[in-house]
Amino acid sequence: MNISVVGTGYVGLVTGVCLSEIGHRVTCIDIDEAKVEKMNNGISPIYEPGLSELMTKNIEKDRLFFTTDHANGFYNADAVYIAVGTPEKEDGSADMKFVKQVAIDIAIDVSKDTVVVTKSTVPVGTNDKIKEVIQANLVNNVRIDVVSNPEFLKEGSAIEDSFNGDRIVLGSDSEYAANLIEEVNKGFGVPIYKTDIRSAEMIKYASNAFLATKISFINEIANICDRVNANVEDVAKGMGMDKRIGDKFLKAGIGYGGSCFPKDTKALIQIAGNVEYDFELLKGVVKVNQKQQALLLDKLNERFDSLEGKRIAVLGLAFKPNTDDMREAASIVITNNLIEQGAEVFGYDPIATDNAKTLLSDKMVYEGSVEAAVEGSDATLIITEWDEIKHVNLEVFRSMKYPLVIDGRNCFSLDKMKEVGIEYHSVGRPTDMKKKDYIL
Ligand SMILES: NC(=O)C1=CN([C@@H]2O[C@H](COP(=O)(O)OP(=O)(O)OC[C@H]3O[C@@H](n4cnc5c(N)ncnc54)[C@H](O)[C@@H]3O)[C@@H](O)[C@H]2O)C=CC1
Ligand SMILES: O=C(O)[C@H]1O[C@H](OP(=O)(O)OP(=O)(O)OC[C@H]2O[C@@H](n3ccc(=O)[nH]c3=O)[C@H](O)[C@@H]2O)[C@H](O)[C@@H](O)[C@@H]1O
Repeated sequence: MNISVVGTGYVGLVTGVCLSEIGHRVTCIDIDEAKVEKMNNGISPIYEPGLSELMTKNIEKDRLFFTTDHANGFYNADAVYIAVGTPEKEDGSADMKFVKQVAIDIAIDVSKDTVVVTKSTVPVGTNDKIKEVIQANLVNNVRIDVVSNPEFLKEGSAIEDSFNGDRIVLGSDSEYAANLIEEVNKGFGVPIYKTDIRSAEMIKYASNAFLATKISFINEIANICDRVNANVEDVAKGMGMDKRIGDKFLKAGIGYGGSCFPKDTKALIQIAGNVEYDFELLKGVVKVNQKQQALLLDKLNERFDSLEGKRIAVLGLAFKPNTDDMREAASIVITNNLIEQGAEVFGYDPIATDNAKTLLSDKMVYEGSVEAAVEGSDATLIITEWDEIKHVNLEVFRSMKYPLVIDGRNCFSLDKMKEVGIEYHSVGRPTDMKKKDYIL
């Protein structure tokens, strides 16, 4: 089929590339000229494992195209996918300005009957509004149907998730449209769940909110484990063996970041608030997460009287491994605070440094390796569990002024750190090391 995808961010580009991989002829549209130029030259504007290869392959097969021109991009499209951003507004609600603009673009430039498919995460009721805006501005006499098709991919494994997802959700009030988009998706071989539009929109928010709740829950348990000498990893494993609980998303750490959990939890609180419902549980989840992002700072401040002039190494800046995405990364809160306290901060990330430079303080110093960041520092903080960081030779910490590692992602075994003689603090895993055990 002929498909247009509007927006080529993490979701739009991955969607476009994967739809072309299963045989569709896909045109991706973006208003960002620099991005489109890059993609036309076969270069992915984002870091996502496997994406570049699949992109090049389908460009060469003549079934993947990029343009800034909406009319050209929509030409002959059986379906137009909306995959633009829905960022957080100041009050926490989702900003629909990009989605609304795309609805107007569609109304003006679509020239044949089209099914509009919303991939962007949008508040309940938005797809009905999208249809209204398109109908109200429609230039040509064509039929428009809408399908809510929320996206569940994770950054860092987006391609893998697209081909091996647990479900594809399609919400529509048009049987014809739902069937057409079901047909479009058949090639993924992923179970398809069809429902009404509003339930599909809610499935997306409810899923993200539930996953965020699991994370805040295990982080609260970790904080208690710290105080009662239990090990949260063993606790999570024991809990996860119960199939009703499941073993995923029970990794304690310094909270969730990224472009979605923080904004989608707040948006759902707003969605509930708009119908006079106080979503108390989710408010707690958000509050716990804010507290958790500051955990390493609390541990560091307990350890030093003052951070003035201290050299602190920060390993990992992205919000999670295998992505260059820095949106809502814990590193933002942590490095800003360290710098405010007068510390000199030396950061290292294998991939996200360029994006970090646009978001973090000008006072940050960026190093090209773990070794360079750590050498001569008073403390090392671990923020992102990149494989390269998890598998670093522990001897590297001996090049610090004093080997103190505060790990927000539980990267190392307590026994190993003890064996090497490193003062090691992690999350929810108390250590029995005494001062004499450390290398001084
Ligand atoms: N990033 C993720 O992992 C996931 C994101 N989502 C949701 O998907 C949506 C998109 O998210 P991202 O891909 O992260 O966004 P993004 O911010 O990375 O990309 C959005 C793209 O849309 C383009 N754009 C904006 N207005 C446009 C217009 N009128 N015409 C053409 N292009 C336009 C922008 O230039 C940008 O390249 C959001 O609603 C998000 O909540 C859902 C699941 C996963
Ligand atoms: O709507 C979205 O944008 C996406 O949001 C998340 O995907 P993503 O944000 O890419 O990454 P996750 O792997 O879910 O991690 C999110 C955050 O939670 C943290 N996390 C995750 C899992 C865990 O057990 N513990 C934990 O602290 C990660 O470090 C990261 O900061 C969801 O997992 C996707 O299903 C969803 O499509």
